[in-house]
Amino acid sequence: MTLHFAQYRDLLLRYLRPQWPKFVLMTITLLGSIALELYNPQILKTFIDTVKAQGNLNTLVGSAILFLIVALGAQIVSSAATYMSSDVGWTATNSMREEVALHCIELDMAFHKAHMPGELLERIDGDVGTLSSFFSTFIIQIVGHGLLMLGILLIVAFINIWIGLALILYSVGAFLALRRLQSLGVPIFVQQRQLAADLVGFYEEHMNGILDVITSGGSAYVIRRYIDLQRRVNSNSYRSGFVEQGMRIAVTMFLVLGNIIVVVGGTYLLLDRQITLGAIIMLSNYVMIFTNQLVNLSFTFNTWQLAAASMKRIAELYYTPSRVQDGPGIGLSAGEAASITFDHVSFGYDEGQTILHDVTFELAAGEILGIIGRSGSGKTSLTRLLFRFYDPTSGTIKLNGEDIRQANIAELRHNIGIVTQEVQLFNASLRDNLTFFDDRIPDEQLLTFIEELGLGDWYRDQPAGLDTELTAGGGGLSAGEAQLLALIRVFLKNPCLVILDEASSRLDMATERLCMNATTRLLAKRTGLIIAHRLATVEQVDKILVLEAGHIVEYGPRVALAKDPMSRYSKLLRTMNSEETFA
Ligand SMILES: Nc1ncnc2c1ncn2[C@@H]1O[C@H](COP(=O)(O)OP(=O)(O)OP(=O)(O)O)[C@@H](O)[C@H]1O
Repeated sequence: MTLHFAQYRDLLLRYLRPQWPKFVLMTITLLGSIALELYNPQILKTFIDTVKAQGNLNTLVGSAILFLIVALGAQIVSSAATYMSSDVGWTATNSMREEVALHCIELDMAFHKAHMPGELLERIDGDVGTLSSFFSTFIIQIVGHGLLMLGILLIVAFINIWIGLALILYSVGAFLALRRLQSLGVPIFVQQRQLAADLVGFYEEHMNGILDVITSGGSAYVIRRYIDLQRRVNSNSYRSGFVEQGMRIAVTMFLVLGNIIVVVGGTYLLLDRQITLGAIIMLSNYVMIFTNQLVNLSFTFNTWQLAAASMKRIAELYYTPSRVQDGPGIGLSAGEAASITFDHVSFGYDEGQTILHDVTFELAAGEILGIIGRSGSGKTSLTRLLFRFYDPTSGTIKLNGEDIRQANIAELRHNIGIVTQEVQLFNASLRDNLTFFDDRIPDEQLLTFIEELGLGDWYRDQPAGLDTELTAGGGGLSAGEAQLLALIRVFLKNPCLVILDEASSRLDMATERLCMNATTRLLAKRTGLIIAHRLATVEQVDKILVLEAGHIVEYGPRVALAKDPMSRYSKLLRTMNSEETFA
């Protein structure tokens, strides 16, 4: 993605602008510390010239004390400026982190399919972290040290224009050389961050599927890929190391050159009686501070490079538009059943691919549709479109007669409840697992829903009630119990539409009965879509839809289809046991 300078600027200003009062305070402190640093060598000059002229002892002691006070003051004020700069940097980047993370979550599923969570984590946490350490030093390094160097140049030029001019030439040369080295480094550092993100993505992907990798005998292949990736990371680190080293050598050379300018120029002027010995010491002091600033800049070179690379990648992420755009809203009311219309809907995950072909059906508010089809026929894809994880390639989906492209995505998703085969559990209490950590939901409400769903007895078996600790991945809970939990979650949401992706494996009898009861209550007065893996699941539904390779091959009222001996549904009823799972 090609971004313009204005986009980077706008992105930075968006987060830095609210910090302006702190920024003003920091600028004042920074200017104060620069003034003190510039003033100190002047005191040194007075001191040395007074010694040389065998001047007054009181003047000497006064100068020495003033020197100490100014040096100490400069350190204190400079520390305060550094603290404020860090504060500005961290506050700004924390808001950035929050917004970029939210933006990522709201991006469409096609984006998430192309980017592993580990990679996004590296961008949101790693890149924003790099940027915040950059901000913390940026103002101090660039503005502070830059102004200090400028002040020194002006003072030196005022003392002697030729030494001043030589110092200007020297700093221009140094600046150009630094720029050149920087431009050599940027692509290497961009690649370094990308490789780091790839590595995190790789870990994440393979750790998630570790059991499959081991059982399928893929360990050697994974290790080979890992070594290859690590080899690329290492070779890139060598290259960035070379650039950094080159930078340090260049800076040391500039340091020597700066001193040569002062020593040669100063000695000539001293012999010509144009300046005093104190002035030479002062000049040498200024050049030392000047070159120290250059060294400081070189030490933060790496941070600069990484920050430039991070900024580029954050901006790319930030400006990535979601393919699914928010609409003004379609006025869905919580808990009020909504009608569903699929009007000639076609869809594919990738360009040129069609998973759903011209799907058309209607479901009145409060009706329940059972979707039957072999694995891979497109049942899940169909429900994903309702959530607007993707938009159809062609055709329209309507809720209550309104195109869901006009829906506000948060409103839409809040009004659709789903229970999938895989229930996501967190390392947290039963309460937090039910409320998704929303502590505004009172316990009484949870308990009422649990009773209403007929799960009171199950709940009373939980050792610490709502405080019972669950573990991520469902450790300690049976598949059926996890399903129950998901049903309570949906009940809490009070949606207009409920999607149930039935578990393909059988639950134990008792839990299954609990699930069935809870499901019946959940679907009462709501519109429902049930993805069925067994005929038993659709025995009570109003309509049946049979999908085959993304095509609707049958659709109609269940009772009518069951009566029609030619229908696929009735053939299935004749040929399959109601508990048998579809292939
Ligand atoms: N995220 C995805 N990206 C690309 N292709 C996908 C994606 N998800 C599913 N598919 C493909 O779309 C087709 C339909 O898959 P879908 O999951 O909708 O079928 P399904 O009927 O729900 O299957 P199952 O009963 O096994 O869950 C399959 O060919 C599948 O490989």
